[in-house]
Amino acid sequence: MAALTRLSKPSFTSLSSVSRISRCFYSGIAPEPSSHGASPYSPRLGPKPNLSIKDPKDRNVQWVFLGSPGVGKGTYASRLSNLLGVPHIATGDLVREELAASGSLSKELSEIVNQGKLVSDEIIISLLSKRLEAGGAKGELGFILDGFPRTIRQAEILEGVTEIDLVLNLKLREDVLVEKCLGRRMCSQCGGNFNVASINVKDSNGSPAISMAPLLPPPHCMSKLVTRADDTEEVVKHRIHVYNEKSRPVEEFYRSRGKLLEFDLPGGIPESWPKLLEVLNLDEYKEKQSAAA
Ligand SMILES: Nc1ncnc2c1ncn2[C@@H]1O[C@H](COP(=O)(O)OP(=O)(O)O)[C@@H](O)[C@H]1O
Repeated sequence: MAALTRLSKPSFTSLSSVSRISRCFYSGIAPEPSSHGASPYSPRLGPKPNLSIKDPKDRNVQWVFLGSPGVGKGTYASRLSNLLGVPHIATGDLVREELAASGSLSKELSEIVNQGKLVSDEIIISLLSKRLEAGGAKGELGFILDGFPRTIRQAEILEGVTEIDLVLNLKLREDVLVEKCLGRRMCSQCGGNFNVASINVKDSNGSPAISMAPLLPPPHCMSKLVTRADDTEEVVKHRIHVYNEKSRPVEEFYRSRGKLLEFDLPGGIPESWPKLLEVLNLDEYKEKQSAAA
């Protein structure tokens, strides 16, 4: 109940959606430790998190992915979500679903998103609350949040309603981020995400050289590829600027709480994924899971 009590602080009571998010977190997404005994899986971070994931029923990770546009949050959050059996919830996807639904919010949202600006905290919290409520109703436990929190206020609200175990901060040099965003493609039929950029940059100004092979779609998706409307060079650069201004402080928010794990991507998926599993102490877990499959 401690977290619910914290909700009565004046700074949180102004947001009516906070009570929705808290109901949702406490009605299934994040069971209160008191009702389940000690939390079965609640990693506390030292230099390297000591994860002890053994069995899907003992898992309830509540993780956050931070990182600039184009860094690969979606790719790695989705892979970890499959591996750990927890939902991957990307607020950017929730915004795009709302846009596609052409409801009352969609005109306002499309103007904001297509200019590379942030949607208001109230709208994002309302979309996230709805998503979490729907997941709670289906019995979902835990989550990997991607693209939330993106402002200090969002981080404070989240902290007021639930415990975050780990915040993974993905990092990549800025010139590569732009190239990667411009190379992003989605199959309009199957929804698969691909990247046609072939990245090969030399070391410069202290940034290491980096190579990333394209992630090409299968032949049947080739003619159905679409590009996100906000992935133009001008808008991508603006989104990176907005990230540096509004979201960079969120890194410090979690660093000061000892929850931030920094991860410099060493290359594309073949190089980065095994390394990521290693720093998360999940490499053995993956091997056991593949052996059991
Ligand atoms: N937590 C958030 N707060 C405010 N706006 C958000 C948030 N998450 C997503 N958005 C909006 O949705 C857009 C797309 O988000 P996302 O897919 O996460 O893009 P990116 O590639 O920039 O990380 C953002 O540019 C922003 O307008």
